[in-house]
Amino acid sequence: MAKTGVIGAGSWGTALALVLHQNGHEVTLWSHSEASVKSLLKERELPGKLPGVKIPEEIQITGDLEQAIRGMDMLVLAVPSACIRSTARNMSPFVADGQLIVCVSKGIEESTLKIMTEVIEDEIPNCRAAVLSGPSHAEEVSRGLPTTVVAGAHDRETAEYIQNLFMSRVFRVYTSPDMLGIELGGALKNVIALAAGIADGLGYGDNTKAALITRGIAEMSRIGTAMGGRQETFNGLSGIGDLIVTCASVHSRNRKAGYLMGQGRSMQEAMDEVKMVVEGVYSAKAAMALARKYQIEIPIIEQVNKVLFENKSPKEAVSELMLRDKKIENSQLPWE
Ligand SMILES: NC(=O)C1=CN([C@@H]2O[C@H](COP(=O)(O)OP(=O)(O)OC[C@H]3O[C@@H](n4cnc5c(N)ncnc54)[C@H](OP(=O)(O)O)[C@@H]3O)[C@@H](O)[C@H]2O)C=CC1
Ligand SMILES: O=C(CO)COP(=O)(O)O
Repeated sequence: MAKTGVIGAGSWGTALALVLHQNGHEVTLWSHSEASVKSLLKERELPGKLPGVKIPEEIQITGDLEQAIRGMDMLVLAVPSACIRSTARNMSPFVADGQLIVCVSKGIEESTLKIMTEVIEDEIPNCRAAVLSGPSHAEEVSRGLPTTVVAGAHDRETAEYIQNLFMSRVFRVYTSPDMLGIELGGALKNVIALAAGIADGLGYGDNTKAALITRGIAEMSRIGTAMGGRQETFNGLSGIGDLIVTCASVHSRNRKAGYLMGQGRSMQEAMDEVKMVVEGVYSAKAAMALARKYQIEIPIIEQVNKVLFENKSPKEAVSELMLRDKKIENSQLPWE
């Protein structure tokens, strides 16, 4: 049995706390908000996010960061990506040399274009940062529905340690050395999910969705491999797997926000209505900056940015995508 601390008591942190608890580990769940600590202690439930899912009494709930960190064999960091740096900075004084921090947040820092584990390593240089990602909605994981994810770490022993702690009859964990590819897949798929939601909101069909997923993974792979991620990772759970779930699922926050925009809401109205973190809105700008840096064409992500930040009409954005210059499907398969 391991001692674990989960930093962030939103839907994903809570769902993973349940997985660890069900696997027999000791779990302390930390929330930044006094009000939510009180409510979690009283209700033992996350109202509005995971209704009907009981948080067992054995899971310790705290607002004391030190208590959630000191002496833990593994920390899971599950706050929104925009708060990763500040949260890591606050954690730093309590983190022991070599203490394991598994990041489960999906994003790219807009100001530095760093992935989340790099941000954590900036703020806590003495820690051992790793990642867990894949097609995994909290609503399903918390109800014990079969789910598969991938654990990425700098060394195999760490990845296998994470695999052992999380793996269960309903939660299957693979390992991988490609942390960069895993994290970029998780962050970039959210931007494509906004596009898929917009298409749904406009009343487009399955053909459009399939096109967005297929051309979307091409854009994600182009950015990811230019940065040093592996194509194999984009073909796997944290790439195409996560893209499929987020573009298709009723649970997806990003797809839902896109849907509302396709129906005519502004970005802010859509985010307010979803009520949970819509990471794609933050990753969209970072993806554009990366594309400029590596001189990569990402037409879908570019149009998403225009809809989000330049008030472009979603219909016009789709029409522009359809009327781009004629292309060969795959530049690695040219005519002789
Ligand atoms: N939900 C899911 O199915 C999955 C989510 N993820 C990723 O996990 C991360 C968290 O998402 P999720 O749990 O869904 O988000 P939620 O919106 O459900 O919860 C976010 C949590 O973070 C807290 N929070 C807000 N601001 C801060 C801050 N400044 N410092 C610390 N905590 C803060 C919120 O508290 P409060 O409510 O008080 O504001 C809330 O408890 C995201 O990066 C997401 O992409 C990954 C896989 C699956
Ligand atoms: O990353 C997630 C699921 O893997 C959560 O994001 P969405 O809710 O937008 O799908």
